Formats: sequence, structure tokens, C-alpha cells
Amino acid sequence: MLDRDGVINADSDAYIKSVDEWHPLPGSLEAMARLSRAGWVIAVCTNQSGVGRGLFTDATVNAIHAELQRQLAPLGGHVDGFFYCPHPPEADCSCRKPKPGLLIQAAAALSFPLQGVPFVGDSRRDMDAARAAGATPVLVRTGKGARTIADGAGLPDWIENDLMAVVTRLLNDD
Ligand SMILES: O=P(O)(O)OC[C@@H](O)[C@H]1O[C@@H](OP(=O)(O)O)[C@@H](O)[C@@H](O)[C@@H]1O
Ligand SMILES: [Mg+2]
Ligand SMILES: [Zn+2]
Repeated sequence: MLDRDGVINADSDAYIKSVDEWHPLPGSLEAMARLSRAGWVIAVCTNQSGVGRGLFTDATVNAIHAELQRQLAPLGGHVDGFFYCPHPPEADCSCRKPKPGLLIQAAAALSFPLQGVPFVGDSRRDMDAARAAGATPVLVRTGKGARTIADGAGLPDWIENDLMAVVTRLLNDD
């Protein structure tokens, strides 16, 4: 399971509001393709409060995800499911990370167990969502990761520079 902004693509404090603002991080698409080629199921679990804030629409989120799939396909990569929370923080929904709702949805929809499955993120709320879901939290230094590490709270044991480093360890341990 992967967080999106800051793990797959560059993040922005101004939100990723369009396909034009969506730029894969170096190596992230190849890392995802390596997982797909090795038979792994990939779920993307992402907060997209920009929808609830009126900054962009569900259609834009879906267009960004279609673009990700389009760029993954020639590499042999594929995302098996996208799960996102469109709600603003004040909605107090059950799916916004750090709550585990997105991860629980993904595991149910794609029929995989949460126990022992890595959730790779760049923020404290990703780590907390993973722990709440019974998954394995993995922090990367890309996106907000360096800031998350500097904050120092709630850090997992497993920290890597980027998604490619996580995938290399996963596939070597397999
Ligand atoms: O990292 P994931 O979950 O894939 O997506 C994060 C985005 O939804 C946005 O989340 C926002 O947090 P608030 O939702 O405004 O608290 C901000 O951190 C933005 O910079 C960021 O682009
Ligand atoms: Mg993120
Ligand atoms: Zn939600």
C-alpha cells in the first residue's frame, strides 16, 4: 500500500490540483513496476482534502490516477486500486488518514491481509494510519518525509530514502 503525494509524485504545500501539476518522483514509477512485475498487488491510499476544500474535483483526482496508470503501463506496472478521502478535516470522516479507513477499504477490496503488509508514506499521519490498521509503517524521506523525520515523533523502525529503496528491500526479502 502506497501513499501518493510525496511518495509516488512530488508534493506541494499548495496541493496537487491538476494533471499538469502531477510529476512522478525519480524512480518511483520504475519501483512500482518492479513490484507489479514481481506479482505484488498495489493499492494507493491518499488524502485528497483539496476536493472538499473546493480546490479541485473528483474528476481531476481520477484524471491524475489515469495518468499514473498510463505512465506505468509501458513499464509493466499497474495500480490495482485507488482509495482516497475527499473530505476536509472538519468533516471528521472515517477515511481521512491518520484513521485507517482507506487501508481497510483497500485490503477488503483487493482481498489481502493488513497484518505485515507495508504502507509506505511520507507523513506522520501515514505512519499512524498504518499502525491503526495493523499494517507495517514505512517512512520515506521524499515529499514531507524529511520534515516528518525532523519532527521526530511517531517514527517507524523502517525508514528509507525513497520508494525504490523500499522496493529493493521488499523484493530482496521475498
Ligand atoms: O500524501 P497524500 O495523503 O497522498 O496527499 C496529501 C495531499 O492531499 C495534501 O494534503 C494536505 O494536507 P491536509 O489534507 O490539508 O491536512 C497538504 O499536506 C498538501 O500539501 C498535500 O498536497
Ligand atoms: Mg504524502
Ligand atoms: Zn474521508
